[in-house]
Amino acid sequence: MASITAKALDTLEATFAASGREEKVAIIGAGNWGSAAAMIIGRNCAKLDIFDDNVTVWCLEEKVDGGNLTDVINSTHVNVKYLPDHKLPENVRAEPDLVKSVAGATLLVFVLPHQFLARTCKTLKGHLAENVKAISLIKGIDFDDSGPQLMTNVIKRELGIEACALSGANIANEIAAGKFCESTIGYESKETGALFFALFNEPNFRISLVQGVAAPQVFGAIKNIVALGAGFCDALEMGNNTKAALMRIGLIEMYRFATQYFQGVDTATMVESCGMADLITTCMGGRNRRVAEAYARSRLEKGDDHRTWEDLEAEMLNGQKLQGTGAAKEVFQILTRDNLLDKFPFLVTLYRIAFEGKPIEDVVHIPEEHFLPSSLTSKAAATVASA
Ligand SMILES: NC(=O)C1=CN([C@@H]2O[C@H](COP(=O)(O)OP(=O)(O)OC[C@H]3O[C@@H](n4cnc5c(N)ncnc54)[C@H](O)[C@@H]3O)[C@@H](O)[C@H]2O)C=CC1
Ligand SMILES: O=C(CO)COP(=O)(O)O
Repeated sequence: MASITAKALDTLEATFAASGREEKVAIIGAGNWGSAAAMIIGRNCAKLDIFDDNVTVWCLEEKVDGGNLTDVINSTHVNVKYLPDHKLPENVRAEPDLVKSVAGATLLVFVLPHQFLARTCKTLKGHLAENVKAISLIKGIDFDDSGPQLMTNVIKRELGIEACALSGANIANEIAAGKFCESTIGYESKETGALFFALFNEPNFRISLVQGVAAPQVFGAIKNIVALGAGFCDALEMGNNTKAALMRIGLIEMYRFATQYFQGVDTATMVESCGMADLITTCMGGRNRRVAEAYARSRLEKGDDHRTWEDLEAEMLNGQKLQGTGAAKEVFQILTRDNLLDKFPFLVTLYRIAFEGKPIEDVVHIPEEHFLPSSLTSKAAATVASA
């Protein structure tokens, strides 16, 4: 783990001031987190010489109360649909045209529900300035024939640009309210990591830097599945000890999944904000947990007439998106393909409860190997199997 000292940040600013160069920022996505992130970015761009003051945020156009959402944002500085109780800084402007939103931009901040990233990048292809760098704030992973794909790889594949990843215990509404929290930026090149550190770090939004982009992204995607289990646990009113046990077991499978499919994931990153802390906040206060509780309660009360995930997402989230259900399906598919279901019993159980009608109560049917000392690496699974 590393951080940038105030002195190093001053030096970075002085270098930019001397060169007369400024980075121009475009944010791709104006949902709940996109809007809260725009508050931080807007403030830092107005404050630091490294950045052009003006920030553009691409906002998929939609109607609110008969008007265009972008017009409402630009006249009131409030994203009334996705972050209604907070004002965006006045140097942040919403733009409905995706290609226009990146005109002249040198730093791109991708903050979309993960299922929309690849197609959004395809539209941007051929419209970027030279030497653009990106950061992904997205919590999700894609899957193709070669296996799980990091969001940063999707950006690299589609646009040919370097991308960092920011992930952490970051419930957007709490950040918008200015409550203290931490986040983690994973980087490949130190210089780019330093630039994004400057763009995001604030006294109440403290950034730590880690080398490598895989761990923050994989943890961020898989904890959304574990949060479904936290919701099932709450519907069963099982209490805090049970939920803590499910989080611990979920953390182990998050780490296993990350090391199974990606290089350079080390255990230390699990205790960064993007690991354990994000898992905790999502399992206590996130949307995945909340909707999963409602889904499980509906099944417990109504049996076969229960509400669907799609109904509950639309009814409870007003346009915001669940990321855990899609991730649960995608992870299950890849584990099936790779014959690895036995190695991830908890994630598989969560999928089967969510999509195959397995009883909600099975959320606490944990296999023996998860209580053995070496379960982090799943060597325990092998020991049990060969006994
Ligand atoms: N909201 C939160 O507290 C946090 C969210 N995240 C992650 O950030 C990412 C973005 O989340 P939010 O900003 O909360 O979004 P959100 O959940 O509020 O989703 C709504 C956004 O999706 C956009 N959208 C809908 N259909 C689209 C399409 N076809 N193409 C492109 N965009 C479309 C909407 O315009 C809106 O901006 C997700 O991966 C999420 O897991 C990460 C940390 C915190
Ligand atoms: O990622 C989050 C907090 O860090 C938000 O999680 P949810 O999408 O479940 O609200």
